[in-house]
Amino acid sequence: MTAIPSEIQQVRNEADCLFTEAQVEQAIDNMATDISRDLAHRNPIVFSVMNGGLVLTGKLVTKLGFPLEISYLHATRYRDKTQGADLEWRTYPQQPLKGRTVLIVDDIYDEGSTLGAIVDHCREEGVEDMHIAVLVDKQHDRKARPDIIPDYIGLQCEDRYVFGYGMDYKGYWRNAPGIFAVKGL
Ligand SMILES: O=P(O)(O)OC[C@H]1O[C@H](OP(=O)(O)OP(=O)(O)O)[C@H](O)[C@@H]1O
Ligand SMILES: Nc1nc2[nH]cnc2c(=O)[nH]1
Repeated sequence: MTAIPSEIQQVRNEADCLFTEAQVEQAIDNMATDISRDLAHRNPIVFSVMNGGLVLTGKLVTKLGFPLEISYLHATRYRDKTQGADLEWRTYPQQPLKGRTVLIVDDIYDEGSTLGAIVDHCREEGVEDMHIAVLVDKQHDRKARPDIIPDYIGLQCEDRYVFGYGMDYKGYWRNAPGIFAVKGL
């Protein structure tokens, strides 16, 4: 067994809860209602942005009662750190995207470089109709791509480093049932 670093439990214990599980679940319900209204007849591919998009994607798709395909892509720029760096593509979408409707699902829209690169790639691949869903939109004036505005936003959060519902702290606590801000960050 590999020991859990003591910092990991301490961060969870000391974190501020920004949104409870009930509040997040309500936000996801609202997103599903809006997505269903817009995409029910569009035969979309739903792309989970790994790893952070995993929880929201799983929670959302069972609330979408219409035909869709589920897939994933993997782009990362924080890599277990709390500051972003260069974007690394680990897995591009594997299927033809020309003429398709696509729903990109991610946990957080922070500076926006990650979603910017994904949107650019999807456009290059010929996506006809692109939609973006994020659980959290972090409020600050450092957006790298102000041209990108997610179509579906669950919650607005303050400018702090957050974890839970897919979002990690150094690789941990993506499973935390709520949205929490790290003490001091
Ligand atoms: O808006 P940005 O400033 O670009 O940051 C948002 C991205 O950062 C996180 O991914 P991360 O690189 O931490 O990888 P992960 O999904 O594995 O957590 C998150 O899941 C978003 O994809
Ligand atoms: N876990 C986590 N990932 C991020 N990626 C960009 N911002 C954040 C954040 O606040 N928390």
